[in-house]
Amino acid sequence: MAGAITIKNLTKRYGSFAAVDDVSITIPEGHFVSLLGPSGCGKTTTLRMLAGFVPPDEGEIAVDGAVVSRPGHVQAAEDRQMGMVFQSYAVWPHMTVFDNVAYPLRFGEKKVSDKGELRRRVDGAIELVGLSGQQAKFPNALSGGQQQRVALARALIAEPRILLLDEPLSNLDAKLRESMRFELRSLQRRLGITTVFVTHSQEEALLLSDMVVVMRSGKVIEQNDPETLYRSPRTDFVADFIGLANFFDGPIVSEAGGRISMQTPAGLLTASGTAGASGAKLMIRPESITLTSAGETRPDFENQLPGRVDDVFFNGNIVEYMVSVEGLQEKKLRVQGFPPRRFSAGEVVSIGFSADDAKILEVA
Ligand SMILES: Nc1ncnc2c1ncn2[C@@H]1O[C@H](COP(=O)(O)OP(=O)(O)OP(=O)(O)O)[C@@H](O)[C@H]1O
Repeated sequence: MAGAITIKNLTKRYGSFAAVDDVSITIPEGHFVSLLGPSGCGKTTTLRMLAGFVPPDEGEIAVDGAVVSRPGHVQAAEDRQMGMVFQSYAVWPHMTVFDNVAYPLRFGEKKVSDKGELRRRVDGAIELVGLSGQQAKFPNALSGGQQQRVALARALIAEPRILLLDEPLSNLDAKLRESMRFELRSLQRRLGITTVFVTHSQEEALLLSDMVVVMRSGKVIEQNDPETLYRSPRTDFVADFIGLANFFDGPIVSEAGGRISMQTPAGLLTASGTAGASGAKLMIRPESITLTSAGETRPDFENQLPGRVDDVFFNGNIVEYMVSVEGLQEKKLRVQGFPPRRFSAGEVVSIGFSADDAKILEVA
């Protein structure tokens, strides 16, 4: 077993402010885990504690069962066998690609003195990240994406058991960022290296991860696999942060057999789930709503509301609608439709969705 991480009740305070507040995460060996959340939620501080740069005030971090961080005991970063890549391309401008990648083997804990072996391993790492033939170039002759690959090769060269990535794609342009994502994930899968990835891009977190940890104000709000987080979030915060969501408020009037009815300003709606103690919202995703012409009945939908299309936005494979609903004053529903069926602005419609797709969520 190599690279399994257990984070238990981890807390880091700056003065009286808890940047990381009682965080517990279990990461199995070989998994790709994203720490996701708005700016300032404590993602980077958690990663820095994992790396050994920041000592915790409470709790502990263990790797493969051995504690590497706890108050009063922090194993040095260089002894942790972790590779790191950061947002800024931390490659040395005065060194060639080869020398950048070779650095950890020349000066690190895992020094390699045999010249032939050094060359073989450096060339191997450079090939791994798709930079074969670029060994003699200096970083300023490379694109941003290529520089990030150099940083990645350097992080991997010492064969770490864990890879820590702090927004490594965020300085790349959109197109490159999109292709690098898939490369990063396929490389991680091939190597089977446990990876912790900090991002505020929900799209990246969903695409890449075995598990996503959603944080806010230093706390973990939810952690789960991407599909469960998207389809069945527990909280309104996660539903809103991951993907698009429409919410309804109101008192719950009945609960039986996994079905909950909520009296909303738009009428009585039925959803699935269980009502928590801390207040509830009804959530429906834009793609789970079907618009039909007014008067067209759809008995398969438990929920049907009259509405009017206010705005239509064509977005290639989907059409986005802003729909006002009788009884909901300010708020508009976001609905995603699929061509060729099109509604136009001003059209009176019926808004339908099933109770299975509508979820009752805790207010976090
Ligand atoms: N050395 C420090 N001294 C004081 N406060 C700090 C320090 N490091 C981080 N913080 C505070 O802790 C909180 C969490 O910071 P952190 O960098 O972990 O957030 P983040 O989720 O990574 O945010 P971002 O996405 O903006 O990088 C922030 O409010 C930050 O200002």
